[in-house]
Amino acid sequence: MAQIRMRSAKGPNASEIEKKIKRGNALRQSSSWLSTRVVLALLLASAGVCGSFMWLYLSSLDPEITETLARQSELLSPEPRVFPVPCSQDYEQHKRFPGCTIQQCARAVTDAVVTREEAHVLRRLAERGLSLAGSEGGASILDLHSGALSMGKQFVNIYRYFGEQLDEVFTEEDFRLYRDVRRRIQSVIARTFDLNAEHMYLTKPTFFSRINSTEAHTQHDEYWHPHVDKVTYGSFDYTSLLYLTDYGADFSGGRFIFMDPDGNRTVEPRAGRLSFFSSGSENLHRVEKVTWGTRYAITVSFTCDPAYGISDPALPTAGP
Ligand SMILES: O=C(O)CCC(=O)C(=O)O
Ligand SMILES: [Fe+2]
Repeated sequence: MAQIRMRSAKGPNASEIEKKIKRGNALRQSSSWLSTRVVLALLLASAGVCGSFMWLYLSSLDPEITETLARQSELLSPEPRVFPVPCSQDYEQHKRFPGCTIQQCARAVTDAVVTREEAHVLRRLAERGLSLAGSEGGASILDLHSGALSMGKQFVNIYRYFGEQLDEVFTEEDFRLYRDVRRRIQSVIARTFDLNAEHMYLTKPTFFSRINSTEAHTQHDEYWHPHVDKVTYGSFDYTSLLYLTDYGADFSGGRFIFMDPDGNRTVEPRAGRLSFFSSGSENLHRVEKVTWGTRYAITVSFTCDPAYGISDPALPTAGP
């Protein structure tokens, strides 16, 4: 009887205990589920963080990633923004010209030398000149000094080829503006690099360029190759680039890229913006391919060697 009571007393207890055990198991199961989910979530989150760091690291190795020295939207005025760079060793082999040879190599950008209105007038001049012919590929040039104009796959001399027609294309006023702009560029380069402007000479080639996204047909159209101006053009000691159109508004791509050993540094063209730099191999550069629109610029350069100096371009005077 006592045994029966005991058993019957044990009966409900046991089932309660069983229930408790089951509940406990269920709780444990669900909490282990929960902790598995938490662990999984943590794993995923840490994988995400690691992935982002990896991406950042890999992208820092990407040679196309650039630092922007001057954005199109900025107005660099009144003083040029100057970036000193160590001069390359090439200079040790070059003849030195007091008052002109560079002491501290650098690159600089300013929007205070040429107004946007003047840039617009020069752009119209370039458009008219280049509309006489133009290369078939992505890049065309017009050199007002020598008269060289891209035509198809070659160059013609506009002064000889178009003769009297030129009176309808260029005016004396255009040439005056070009000369005045050249003089201002020379003076800002001299001030920035602490040179004597009178010991600097305009040198050739000095040219307008028009670049669009048309495929290149000749080597002349392949403007995007990295180069050193002193090597490409020989006489250059100081290169200046005057931009006549706006990156992002008139064209895309077409940024100017300094290719430094530790990465690329970019200048975004802006109408009226002047970029200038020492022409040695410390300033290896290229132009990014233009993806849409048309980019206009002028390359105006200076030499320290009077033997390579040229006079300003001028409209040929009509013969007697
Ligand atoms: O148009 C530019 O931005 C650069 C042109 C250039 O590199 C050159 O004329 O040597
Ligand atoms: Fe160049």
